[in-house]
Amino acid sequence: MRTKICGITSYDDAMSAIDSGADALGFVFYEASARYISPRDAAEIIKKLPPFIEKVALFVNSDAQIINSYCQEAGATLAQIHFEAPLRLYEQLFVPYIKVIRAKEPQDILQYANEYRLVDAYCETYGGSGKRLNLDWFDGVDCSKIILAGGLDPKNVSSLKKYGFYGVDVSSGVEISQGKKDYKKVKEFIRNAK
Ligand SMILES: O=C(O)c1ccccc1N[C@@H]1O[C@H](COP(=O)(O)O)[C@@H](O)[C@H]1O
Repeated sequence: MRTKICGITSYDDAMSAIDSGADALGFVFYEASARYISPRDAAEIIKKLPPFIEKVALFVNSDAQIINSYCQEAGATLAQIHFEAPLRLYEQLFVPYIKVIRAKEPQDILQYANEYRLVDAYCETYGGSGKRLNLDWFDGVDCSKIILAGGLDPKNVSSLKKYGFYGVDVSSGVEISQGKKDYKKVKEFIRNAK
């Protein structure tokens, strides 16, 4: 499974994730989050990173103009869209993007079934909540285009292998404190996911 480490706020956290084998890093452009980073600060980190790493910009309730301009300023390679955006918003994006399904019920995970999509557990507030999805919902589902998120950690990620997810995304499960990564946990998470 590919791995994304989300909520990167420093170059050291970014490099430790990459050195541990992360495929993607997430930068949270949502001001209400404790993991918020400005596009300018993200750009300072991103410009020093090695090639072949996906740089993901995370948005909540932003319009297309903001998404386009923040991604350009930061040098992000993919936008992760965390709200129920109207379809016309996606048509206005100049950057590659991934939709996020905040699943409340089993049938929710089948939305956009032909697209690569990130599936997270529904939560009243947005983001990095550590809330888990019921894995029974994925029995018999083609998970090859799903990136699973929500309450993952170095211990429980090993149990996901049988589902064949395209990837996994983690934030709070590999932190020392909000916005600061625990390098040992990041390494263990990636090792157990691969
Ligand atoms: O990380 C955040 O602060 C955040 C804020 C707003 C929307 C999403 C956010 N994070 C994403 O939430 C999921 C699950 O995170 P966790 O592992 O349960 O803490 C993941 O996709 C993060 O990228």
